[in-house]
Amino acid sequence: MRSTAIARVIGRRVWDSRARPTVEADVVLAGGAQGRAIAPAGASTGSGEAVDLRDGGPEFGGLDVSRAVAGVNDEIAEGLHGLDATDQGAVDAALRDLDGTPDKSRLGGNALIAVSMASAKAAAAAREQPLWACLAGSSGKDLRLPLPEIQLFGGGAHAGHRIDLQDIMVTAIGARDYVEALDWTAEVYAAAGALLDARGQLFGLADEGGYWPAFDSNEAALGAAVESIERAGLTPGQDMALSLDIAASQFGTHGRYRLAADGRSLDSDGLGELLEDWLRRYPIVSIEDPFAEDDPEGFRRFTAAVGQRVQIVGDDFLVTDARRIREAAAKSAANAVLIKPNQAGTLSEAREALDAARESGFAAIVSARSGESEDVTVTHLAVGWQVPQLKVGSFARGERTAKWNEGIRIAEALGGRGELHAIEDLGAVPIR
Ligand SMILES: O=C(O)[C@@H](CO)OP(=O)(O)O
Ligand SMILES: [Mg+2]
Repeated sequence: MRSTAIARVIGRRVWDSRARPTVEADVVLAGGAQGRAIAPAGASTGSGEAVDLRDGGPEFGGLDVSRAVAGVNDEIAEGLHGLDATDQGAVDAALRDLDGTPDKSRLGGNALIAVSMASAKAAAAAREQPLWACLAGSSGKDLRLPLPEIQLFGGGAHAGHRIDLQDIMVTAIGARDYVEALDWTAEVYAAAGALLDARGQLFGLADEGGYWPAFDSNEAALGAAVESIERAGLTPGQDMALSLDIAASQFGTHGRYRLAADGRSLDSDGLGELLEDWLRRYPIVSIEDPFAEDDPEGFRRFTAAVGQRVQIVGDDFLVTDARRIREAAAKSAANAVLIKPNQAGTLSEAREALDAARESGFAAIVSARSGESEDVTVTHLAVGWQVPQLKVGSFARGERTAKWNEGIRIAEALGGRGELHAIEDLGAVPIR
């Protein structure tokens, strides 16, 4: 193998799927191999996430990333020069040290994650392997593909808060393989569009490409999702189930929750009762952030009540942080975690969070962000790290389909249609 020492790091400003500036990084090794990655960005962010560096000036609503890009080209390029890209731990430790803040706000989580991922890709390129194979090491041909979670309807911060729930997703729990899971999803997505059109409720597309419906209540969205599954000729709860991201931090704090679409306010217990009622009436297998990030007690009570039969996922609550995951596990507050690399700020820390989840018996889902690009690293992480579930927003925009389609190519390289993980590998929860 030619030299894997980092020779150059190049940062540039590119654009994300919300027409906002973001950071792209190239890492070039002395032997000639190169890797490139683009930082994603959230809209409903947890307060414990790595912080993106944004310029705050008059351009692009204060969201310009010129300073973050300059940091990549100067400090980071200089600091990483000569480090071995195949030692991801050392590269990420150097990035953390260069930044020097606990929340990565000085050089920016956006700069760090772009460089961290680009370095991993350069190391894979030097080995003449795709990233998923490089990350998986010797696991070779037995690798499985993740079960897709796909957004049908968008709400909350991604759709002008038309409804309070952020992601109403479907997941093909009965599919035989990854390719079939996508086939079914396409049918359900099309059926949902036809249904909303027929009802005159079609309003546009939300940030992640799910329909932005003119529903007059949160439950109307759940009902329409079930109907879409049926219209596609599939059996709700058997072939295709619902998965929700409540993103409750967006409409609640200090144990008070305001469901604007339903015109009601609830305390933490009341919200728990509402969700339990939905669990009885709709085929829901997974609920993300059912309570706000400042309501661990809500998570704990809900997990005690229904954690045996539904996946309870911490996103804003756990922010891809190993320490928070261990704390939540010790209190039995949630039983699953979303793994978003840019919440952690480096790939190594995202991996540590995944390891903490596995040690705690938590299930895990690799996830993209609402602001995305053509970068398909998350698909490689889900396969390379053998995480059984992947959440990438909808099925209807290029930055999303790029990631789903990459899974088809990986399945093909593995010699088939993408075998899904077994039920027991999904972790705490019997979701298939
Ligand atoms: O909350 C989430 O899980 C993500 C993806 O839907 O949204 P955002 O990237 O805005 O945090
Ligand atoms: Mg979320």
